[in-house]
Amino acid sequence: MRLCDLARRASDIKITGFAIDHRKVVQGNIFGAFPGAKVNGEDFIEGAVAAGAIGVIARPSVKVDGAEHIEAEDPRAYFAHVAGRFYAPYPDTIVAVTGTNGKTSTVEMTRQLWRMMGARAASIGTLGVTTSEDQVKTGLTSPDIVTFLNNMAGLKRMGISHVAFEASSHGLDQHRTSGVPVHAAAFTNFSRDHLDYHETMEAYFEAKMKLFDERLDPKGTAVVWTDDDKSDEVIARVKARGVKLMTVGSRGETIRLGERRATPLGQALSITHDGETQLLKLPLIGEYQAANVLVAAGLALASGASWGKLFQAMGRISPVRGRLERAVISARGAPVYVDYAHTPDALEAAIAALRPHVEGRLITVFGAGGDRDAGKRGPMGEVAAEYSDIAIVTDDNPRSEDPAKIRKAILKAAPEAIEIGDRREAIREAIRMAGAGDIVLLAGKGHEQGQIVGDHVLPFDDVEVARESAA
Ligand SMILES: CC(=O)N[C@H]1[C@@H](OP(=O)(O)OP(=O)(O)OC[C@H]2O[C@@H](n3ccc(=O)[nH]c3=O)[C@H](O)[C@@H]2O)O[C@H](CO)[C@@H](O)[C@@H]1O[C@H](C)C(=O)N[C@@H](C)C(=O)N[C@H](CCC(=O)O)C(=O)O
Ligand SMILES: Nc1ncnc2c1ncn2[C@@H]1O[C@H](COP(=O)(O)OP(=O)(O)OP(=O)(O)O)[C@@H](O)[C@H]1O
Ligand SMILES: N[C@H](CCC[C@H](N)C(=O)O)C(=O)O
Ligand SMILES: [Mg+2]
Repeated sequence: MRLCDLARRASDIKITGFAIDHRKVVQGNIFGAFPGAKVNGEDFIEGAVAAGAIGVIARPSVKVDGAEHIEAEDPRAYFAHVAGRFYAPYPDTIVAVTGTNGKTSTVEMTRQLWRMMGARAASIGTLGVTTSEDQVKTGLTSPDIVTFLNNMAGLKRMGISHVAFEASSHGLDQHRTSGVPVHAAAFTNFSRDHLDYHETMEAYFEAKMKLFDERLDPKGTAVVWTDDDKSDEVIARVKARGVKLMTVGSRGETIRLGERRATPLGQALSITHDGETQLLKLPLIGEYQAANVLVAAGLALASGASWGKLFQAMGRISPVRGRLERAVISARGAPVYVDYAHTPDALEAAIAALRPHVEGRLITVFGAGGDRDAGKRGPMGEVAAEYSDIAIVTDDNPRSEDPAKIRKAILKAAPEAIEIGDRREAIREAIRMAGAGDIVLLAGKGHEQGQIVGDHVLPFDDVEVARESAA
């Protein structure tokens, strides 16, 4: 790609790459200057040009000296569009998942289903970039646009044909996952989270809907879970745009979920596809995991899978790291589960998943993240107090905030809960309290490997701590 291809200028200087951080610019790059949440990228244009940027994608009002000013009203969108062309080609089949909860699980399950059906598949999301051979962590659910496009192009070069990626609301809003064709897009559910960023539930929902309204290929397919309060609204929008629709759930027309029965090691689902009803035995517990498997199956169908093979594959799905993962059974016989529930709705879903398996008491250990939506703290406390027998409030990534203040906000809504700030101590105490017939749920950190305190990440793994405490 030459500068003239991009900016309708005479210059045929070759573009060497794209950067959105001036510290990463090398000679011949195009720099994207975006006003951000912390700083204004437009302030770094001079630095980017000094480092060798030959073009700058920026708002028309901005001053650019020493490089082509490629004007754009929405510089993030335009940057993604042209960088998307530069880094192509990409894997042949790309699908995306959005929703408040269940994105990571669904992309990972989609990857597994494709792999079991013989495709070379990958997933991109909170767990990083996952293939059959490897997992590379990226730090964020949706890293920046340049990393995203590089990852997609790299997967293509590795021979990967199918990729499922997680479309977070931040990522959609900031075009961090734009620039690649999206052949199918799924909606899992919608509930409170991230209002620190989006401010209102309406704005949060609109950010998610960008996936269906703008990002999904006009010839693509939307896969919508039917059992959420927002499902009908999503379906109406998809129909209004005129893209192909597949619905999945108890009201699903593509995959209908009938009766669901918990079994000792998982669950049995009655599911109907194309007029035929079959019993699917899933090796995973919890209603929410069934929902995610079925949405993943919808994505697999939307990308051309045959039902027979897909049905076989669903029965062999493996657990997703940190999602209702059984870490250990304590010396006194209580199973300890680790789950990534960090919203009120997720906490309710995780507790509901375990409830049928509890004979005695359900002991929930949880906290809420610092520098994240403070309004979810009370509702998380309420849910934990109402549905658990014992709730222990502890720390979960306080970041720059005072952890005692976060706990206080939760405890205000859960006055009966026990407060133990130190997460290791809290886990030990929960396991010490639990006897045979009880279940311990450690919620909020899932797969995470650290506790973020201030600017430091202290090594911490709920599964590991559970194992050392259970001995
Ligand atoms: C609030 C938010 O979403 N911030 C993200 C966003 O940053 P931003 O664009 O606002 O960046 P900024 O720091 O204000 O800087 C503005 C611009 O100046 C540039 N810059 C900055 C400094 C400099 O010296 N030179 C320079 O050029 C930056 O590269 C940027 O383009 O875009 C960056 C990548 O493009 C992200 O790293 C960053 O994530 C921060 C670290 C973060 O904590 N994000 C969380 C809230 C997040 O995004 N989470 C979601 C959702 C999780 C989920 O529900 O699954 C996720 O997708 O991970
Ligand atoms: N379909 C679902 N319905 C309700 N809750 C769910 C669902 N799927 C997952 N959860 C809950 O949300 C937690 C996180 O799941 P997962 O990591 O798949 O979601 P996510 O949308 O990727 O989350 P994040 O916003 O952190 O990226 C799970 O551990 C579980 O407690
Ligand atoms: N993607 C979510 C993860 C939250 C995980 C929880 N452990 C926390 O730190 O709040 C976020 O960035 O809000
Ligand atoms: Mg995720």
